[in-house]
Amino acid sequence: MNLSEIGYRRVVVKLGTSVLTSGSLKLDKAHMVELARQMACLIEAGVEVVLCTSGAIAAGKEHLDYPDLPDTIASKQMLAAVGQSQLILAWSQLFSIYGLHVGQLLLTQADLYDRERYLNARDYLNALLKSGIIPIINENDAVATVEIKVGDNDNLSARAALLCDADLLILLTDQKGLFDADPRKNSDAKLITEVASIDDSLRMLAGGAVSGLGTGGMATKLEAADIARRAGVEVVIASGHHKDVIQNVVCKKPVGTHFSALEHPLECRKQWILAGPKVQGQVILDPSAIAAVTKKGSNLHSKGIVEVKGLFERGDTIEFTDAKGKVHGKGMSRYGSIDVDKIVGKHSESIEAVLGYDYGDAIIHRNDMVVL
Ligand SMILES: Nc1ncnc2c1ncn2[C@@H]1O[C@H](COP(=O)(O)OP(=O)(O)O)[C@@H](O)[C@H]1O
Ligand SMILES: N[C@@H](CCC(=O)OP(=O)(O)O)C(=O)O
Repeated sequence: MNLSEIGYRRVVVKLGTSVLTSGSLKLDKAHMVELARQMACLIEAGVEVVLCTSGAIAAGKEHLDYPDLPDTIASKQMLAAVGQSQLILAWSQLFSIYGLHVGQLLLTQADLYDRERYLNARDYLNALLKSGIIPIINENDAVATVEIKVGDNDNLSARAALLCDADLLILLTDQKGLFDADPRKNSDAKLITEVASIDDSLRMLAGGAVSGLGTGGMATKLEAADIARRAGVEVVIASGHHKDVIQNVVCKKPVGTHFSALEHPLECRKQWILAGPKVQGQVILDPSAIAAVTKKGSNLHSKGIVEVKGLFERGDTIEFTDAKGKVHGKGMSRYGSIDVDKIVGKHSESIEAVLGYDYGDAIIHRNDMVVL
């Protein structure tokens, strides 16, 4: 590979279960060798690579000879605990062919949603890369319950891309990219090669996973692409079985669906607000407040709020929507929901009179806000 052709310095590669099993019920080791070779070539050419790998549950089923288990969280945790060690063993052996070492990072929501843990994860990810070790990331499925799960590795890989300040995220799957309809259901579906912005009409095209192997389908890949591109990371969704796919993507050859990054990416703290904390509640705004916040860069004030939903504390992340439920952004609330409920529609100047104290004029200050 010609190094001068590569326009990227740090790349996150996410491999879905569909790619790792080639649609079968077990890890396709022959194909994993091929993918390890492509990543090793990239590293040889001076690019830093972070691997986000699915496949633990599939590997667990294979290793235990497909046990007949109930479809419960406990079964998945057990399969993931067994399979993750098989998976990391396989990657470790495959990369050792090229003299490369790997380090395992198993993350849960808490590692990303708590600002301090987020910064810690960022530090050790960077430390591995600095030492020339390939970070291999998966969700810590063995300990993660529904409440503390990121849930899918598409979203996890986008967070990894933000954590390590990557400039490219490659999501490899069992389709050539994002189509204008699910190609499994519509044989006339056409590949979308370039996406300049992600809106509701595009989200409508992206369906869930139908194979029973993957989690989330194209919908979670679009969520991941949206988070990454807002943080200045380019994204490509492509087939993990396309010949030399990783090389082709990094050399900007036409392959899959390319999402360009925002020209003015969010600053670091706002990236964390976008990708980190779980949303705890919502405030519904009137049209003029929506316009002021999204178009004029105003703070979000109690005056423009018409309703509060959910129970949240001061400092929690909440979304703001219009009356139809469309989400226009999110941010950290300076007031808890019980307080906001009391000052809905009221002028900021009356906050102290109503509550007996105030934490400032804004419910969400624009410095703590991401407009979507
Ligand atoms: N618009 C679309 N374009 C491409 N694939 C789609 C679309 N909508 C839904 N899909 C489905 O998404 C699946 C890939 O997601 P998933 O099964 O989660 O794979 P992975 O294991 O790679 O994450 C495809 O097999 C396809 O059936
Ligand atoms: N963490 C799980 C995979 C979750 C997931 O998102 O799967 P996939 O849609 O195949 O990328 C595992 O290792 O089995």
